[in-house]
Amino acid sequence: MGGTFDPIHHGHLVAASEVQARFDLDEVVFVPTGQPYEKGKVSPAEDRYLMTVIATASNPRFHVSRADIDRDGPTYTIDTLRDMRAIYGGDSKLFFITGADALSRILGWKSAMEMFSLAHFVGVTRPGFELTDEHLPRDSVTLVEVPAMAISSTDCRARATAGKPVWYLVPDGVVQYINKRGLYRG
Ligand SMILES: Nc1ncnc2c1ncn2[C@@H]1O[C@H](COP(=O)(O)OP(=O)(O)OP(=O)(O)O)[C@@H](O)[C@H]1O
Ligand SMILES: O=C(O)c1ccc[n+]([C@@H]2O[C@H](COP(=O)([O-])O)[C@@H](O)[C@H]2O)c1
Repeated sequence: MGGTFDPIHHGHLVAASEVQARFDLDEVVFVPTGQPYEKGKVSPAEDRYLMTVIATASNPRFHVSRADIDRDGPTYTIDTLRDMRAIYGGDSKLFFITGADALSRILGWKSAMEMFSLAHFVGVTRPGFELTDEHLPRDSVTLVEVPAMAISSTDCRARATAGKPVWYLVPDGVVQYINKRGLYRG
């Protein structure tokens, strides 16, 4: 599952858990973006990486990859998938989890058609967005309904900046990390 995770929240974690169970996946690898070229200014990659590690540490099937943050230049999923293929080998089956919002824009991503040959995409429901695969190649995507979590990183950041609580929107350790590092204080 790729994401900017600025910060990682329970919407990400619930989606990953549901997809892991649905496909009986050996692992879910969270891949924080290095330079998400479509987003504006984001928190330092090491902070986003560490929050992702903290949030996933208790789940033995969850892992975090530095592949995107250690690669120079803008982050493209085609590179993420090539790296994952190199690490996990040609026999492994790769899935790439995306929320409904990301899936709707996916044909605009770099080398989109090649991405579909490297992984099977899993589109998950997200409150406020329509989930559809009508625009995508047949059999390239499976749509999965996940428990509705009306949480976004944007809202978590805005709440933190305004001094409102983010408890229970993000894991406890992530709240503590945000406070310790003074993230999103504006
Ligand atoms: N609440 C959610 N439910 C399901 N999927 C989600 C949810 N939030 C994010 N995702 C998906 O997780 C992936 C990573 O998302 P990202 O890190 O950009 O979080 P975000 O909440 O969308 O961030 P931002 O508000 O900063 O844009 C994307 O595929 C996104 O669609
Ligand atoms: O490959 C691309 O062109 C591309 C464009 C936008 C987003 N992505 C990927 O989509 C995932 C979610 O991105 P984001 O920006 O919504 O956190 C993350 O893994 C990004 O690298 C990929």
